[in-house]
Amino acid sequence: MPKKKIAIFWHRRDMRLHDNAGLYYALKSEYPVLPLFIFDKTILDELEDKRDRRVEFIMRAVEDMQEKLAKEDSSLLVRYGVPLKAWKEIVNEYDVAEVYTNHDYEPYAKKRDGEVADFLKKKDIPFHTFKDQVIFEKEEILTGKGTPYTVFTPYSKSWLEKLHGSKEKNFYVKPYPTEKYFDKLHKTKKLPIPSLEEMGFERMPDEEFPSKKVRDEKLAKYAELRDYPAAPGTSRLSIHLRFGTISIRELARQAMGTSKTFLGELIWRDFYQQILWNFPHVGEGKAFRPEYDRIKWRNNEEEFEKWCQGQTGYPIVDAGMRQLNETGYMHNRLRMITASFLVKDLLIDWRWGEAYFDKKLQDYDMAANNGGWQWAAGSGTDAAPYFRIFNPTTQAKKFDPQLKFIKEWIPELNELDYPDPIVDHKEAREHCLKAYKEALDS
Ligand SMILES: Cc1cc2nc3c(=O)[nH]c(=O)nc-3n(C[C@H](O)[C@H](O)[C@H](O)COP(=O)(O)OP(=O)(O)OC[C@H]3O[C@@H](n4cnc5c(N)ncnc54)[C@H](O)[C@@H]3O)c2cc1C
Repeated sequence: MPKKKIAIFWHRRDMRLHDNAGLYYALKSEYPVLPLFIFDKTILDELEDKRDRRVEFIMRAVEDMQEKLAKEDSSLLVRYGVPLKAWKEIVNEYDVAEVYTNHDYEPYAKKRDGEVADFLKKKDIPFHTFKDQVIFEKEEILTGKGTPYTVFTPYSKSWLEKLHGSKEKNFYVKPYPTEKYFDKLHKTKKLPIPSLEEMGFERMPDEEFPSKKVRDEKLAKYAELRDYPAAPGTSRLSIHLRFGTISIRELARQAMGTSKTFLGELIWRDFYQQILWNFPHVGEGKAFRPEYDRIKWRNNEEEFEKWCQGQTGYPIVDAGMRQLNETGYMHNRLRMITASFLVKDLLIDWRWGEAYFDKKLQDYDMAANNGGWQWAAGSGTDAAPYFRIFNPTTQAKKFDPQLKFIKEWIPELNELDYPDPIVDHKEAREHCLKAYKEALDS
């Protein structure tokens, strides 16, 4: 019997069936649609810790989609392997008429997609790609000169003008009603999902992830509370935004009705994605501003280890690092403080910190993480001038005045076994200013 022609929708950073741009267009094509997810061996092999929260999160998202698809008499096709090789197998097994997917802006993803597109082209299979994970992407928001913005404030102004300037109200945040077309899903029995153990990972059944929803009342207080790590003032949606288990359009609509400040954070997210797309060197270990690559870092390995373990003797820094190590999450204010401390007080290359966050953060995202680290180092777009150096003691007084957060993470704060500060902030500040000045003046 000839095989039935199908379209395939390839999920990557969009682990959901609802309000999904690429899936919507696939379902509107003339073919039945089989959704696909590939556990990418190239990425998984790089993860040292085989109890990885992100892999657990992805597996749960895969299982969730599988359940939903089963209710439609369909299934997710799940593969484990190197994507190009997986695609070669898939086109042998199925009569693939078309492939649909959503954009991914990281350098590795661009290369991967280029290779898959070339391969499919040779087979005469069209590869359709769509914007889904951001509101505005690539070159959609440009300066009057037609160049990408590198400063956030004017970018965000243009972003908002475009959002509100559409002819059709809320055009850019309109949902893609995929549910209407679920009858177009390819009918098949449930296809098997490779286990995490087969991929060399452990399941983490006790791991709890933040909710997919944030209440309007919380967003209404976001501007007031978001800077205080002891207050549950932020949305905790980062892991869902990272893996696309929620829709950015839906969240932006909610933000538009509740909190301008929160919407501003979603604009930062778009901003860094377009920076990574337009200036891919930032994702390849280079400073956005090349002159910052002349800095002579001290790179003391012992001090780096103390920073990683939350043993610097600066309570606000240590509390943040311990939160990260224990939970895979760190509050934004603390990401700023710990990053600044590593780079400015310890004069350790921001790339070391970037790599450590990459290992540990459950919401790790190359664009946002790199943007955050280069901001802290002063080497990035729109970074604070290098001579503005966070004082960890003042930061703690301001943002954790009752030591609530600090005491939660450092129970031994007032005991003898809590370490003395590994550097004197005042002296470290002077060293830092000297090293930066030498590099930038040379
Ligand atoms: C050094 C450093 C590293 C960072 N690394 C990451 C990372 O790997 N992944 C990541 O998602 N965010 C990163 N951030 C940004 C920010 O700290 C997190 O997005 C935020 O703490 C996540 O918690 P939340 O969901 O409660 O955020 P909320 O305050 O509720 O914000 C809502 C959403 O907006 C986005 N967002 C908020 N702040 C930023 C920002 N500065 N840049 C880009 N997007 C933002 C996130 O998607 C976040 O989930 C980093 C910041 C710094 C200073």
